[in-house]
Amino acid sequence: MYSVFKEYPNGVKALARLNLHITKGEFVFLVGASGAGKSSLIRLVFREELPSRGQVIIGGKSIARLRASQVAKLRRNIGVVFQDFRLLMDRTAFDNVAFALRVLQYSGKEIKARVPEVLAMVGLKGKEQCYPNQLSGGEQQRLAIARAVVNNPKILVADEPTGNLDPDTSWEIMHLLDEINQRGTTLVMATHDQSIVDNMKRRTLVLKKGIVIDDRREGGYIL
Ligand SMILES: Nc1ncnc2c1ncn2[C@@H]1O[C@H](COP(=O)(O)OP(=O)(O)OP(=O)(O)O)[C@@H](O)[C@H]1O
Repeated sequence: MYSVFKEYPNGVKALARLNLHITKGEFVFLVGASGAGKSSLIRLVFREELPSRGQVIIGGKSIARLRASQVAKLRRNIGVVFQDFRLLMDRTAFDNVAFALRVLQYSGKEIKARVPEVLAMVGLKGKEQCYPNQLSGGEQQRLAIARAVVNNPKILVADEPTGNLDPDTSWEIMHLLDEINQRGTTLVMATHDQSIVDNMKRRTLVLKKGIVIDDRREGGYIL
């Protein structure tokens, strides 16, 4: 990101002259007080929002002006996970993941093969026919992660993925995200969880009022 500003229509300035470079394969934490701009930054990465000024470059290309087909291609390469899971509550675990593949026009045969594989990878083997409300919070987040990575995205962005989970479950989710990163997916995660940041020892970007005030290669949560 080069000199990125984000101002919302109501006049709130969420990001100001933000410069940031994340290398392929990195695992990066975004930390900062509430309102510092973490979610805004994440929304720029998957192009839910566009910057007011400045450039967001992904895979060497500016994502400012894209045709609908190019936006679809970008989104195929970026998985997103949220604090509140955002699952389809009236569909089974299998169908939550299958839905994502149907949107990407995978064939029925490919879906039948790929969905059980990714559900097993996140530790949900045997839960294929469960509805989200039959799963624990940690399992629901595993399902949301399965849906986000089913297409092997190059980038996974996670906005407080452990925010609704207890400490033990949060760690299970972190091990899963770490494994996904080890397989080559670049991971960007916003979090308020100090113990996770301190223990994982990954690059940590500290945001304050919309700018990066610290970039700690060795990690560590100090605001
Ligand atoms: N859609 C929006 N419209 C207007 N203002 C917004 C919008 N989204 C965020 N903001 C404002 O932008 C600023 C940055 O918010 P953002 O959600 O990016 O921060 P954050 O660091 O993710 O906070 P939190 O830790 O509470 O999630 C805040 O002042 C917020 O109120």
